Amino acid sequence: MSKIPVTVLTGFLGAGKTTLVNHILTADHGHRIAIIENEFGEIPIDDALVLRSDEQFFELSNGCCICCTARTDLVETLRKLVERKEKIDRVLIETTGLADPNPVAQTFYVDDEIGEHFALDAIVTLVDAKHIDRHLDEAGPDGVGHQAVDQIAFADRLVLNKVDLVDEAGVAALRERLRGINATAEIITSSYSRVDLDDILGVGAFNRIVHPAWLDEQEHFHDPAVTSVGVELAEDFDEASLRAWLAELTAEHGDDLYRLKGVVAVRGDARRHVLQGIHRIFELRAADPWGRDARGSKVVFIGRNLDHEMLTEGLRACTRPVPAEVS
Ligand SMILES: Nc1nc2c(ncn2[C@@H]2O[C@H](COP(=O)(O)OP(=O)(O)OP(=O)(O)O)[C@@H](O)[C@H]2O)c(=O)[nH]1
Repeated sequence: MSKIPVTVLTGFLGAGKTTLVNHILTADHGHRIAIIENEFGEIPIDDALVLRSDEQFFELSNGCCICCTARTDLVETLRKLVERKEKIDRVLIETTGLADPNPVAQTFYVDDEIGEHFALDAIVTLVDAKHIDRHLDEAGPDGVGHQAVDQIAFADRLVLNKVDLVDEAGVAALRERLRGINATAEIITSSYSRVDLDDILGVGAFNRIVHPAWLDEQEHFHDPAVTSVGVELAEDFDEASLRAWLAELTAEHGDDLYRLKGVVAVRGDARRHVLQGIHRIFELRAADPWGRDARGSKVVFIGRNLDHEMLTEGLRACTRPVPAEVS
């Protein structure tokens, strides 16, 4: 059974999330999308959104199947979606007021029943082209913990919205600035969040590396708050060694490690392995065979206070087997 892809939508206040949801609700896109507004109870949702109904689920004429809120329990809402007879192509979770996608991402990894039916597809962050400079400047020189910086950093895809309010040179400068915070996410632009839905749904970020040129982008990094470290290795990994190191790394540095992505070669296995992580969750999964492509591993870490040498050397050590316990 193929899993239903889930997109997590984030973005700073006023970036255009509601506008995007309304675009999905009204556009003639042919997808059956369930939209979930997820809220972890800290900040009340502004319910200007059309979705007021006694019924939790209802269907619109363009095929959208709406599930308006999952304020208390995302898992419960997803279960109800599974129970419904109508087929759903995609799920979009709008994480209003949420700086950290970890709790949402976790749902798809730690709950077996949910993981059986749904698979995280991508984290999409909307950016307000008119105001983002100000938000980023407000973050101060270290920007640590600042929501606007964080949301850009952990995105798989960035939608630079409101480009109607900025001139061409401004858009180019913003692209550069976004690149400085997130080297791997593809950046698309929009006005009134009118994006081609194929650009934000079905991105497949959790199945593969989205931005193949990520290594070339490394030198663009200049934001002191969030950096990225890219490591390329020709030698195969020892799987047990890699898993053990990643478990330790994510346990110890999970708060600072926003994203971890990679395609890696595992010794004795003809398949490419995909590595994905968000904070303390990581996943290493076999994918398609290398075939004629040269084997080789590329891993990128995105986060705060990243220790380039520790990460590079740590990864390199995982090409050797875990040392046997000396008893
Ligand atoms: N000029 C312009 N205005 C936009 C664009 N996109 C959205 N807006 C306006 O910006 C305001 C905020 O948009 P919303 O979609 O409510 O933003 P949001 O991210 O849902 O905001 P919060 O719910 O506060 O987080 C609204 O008045 C929109 O009409 C755009 O591309 N250009």
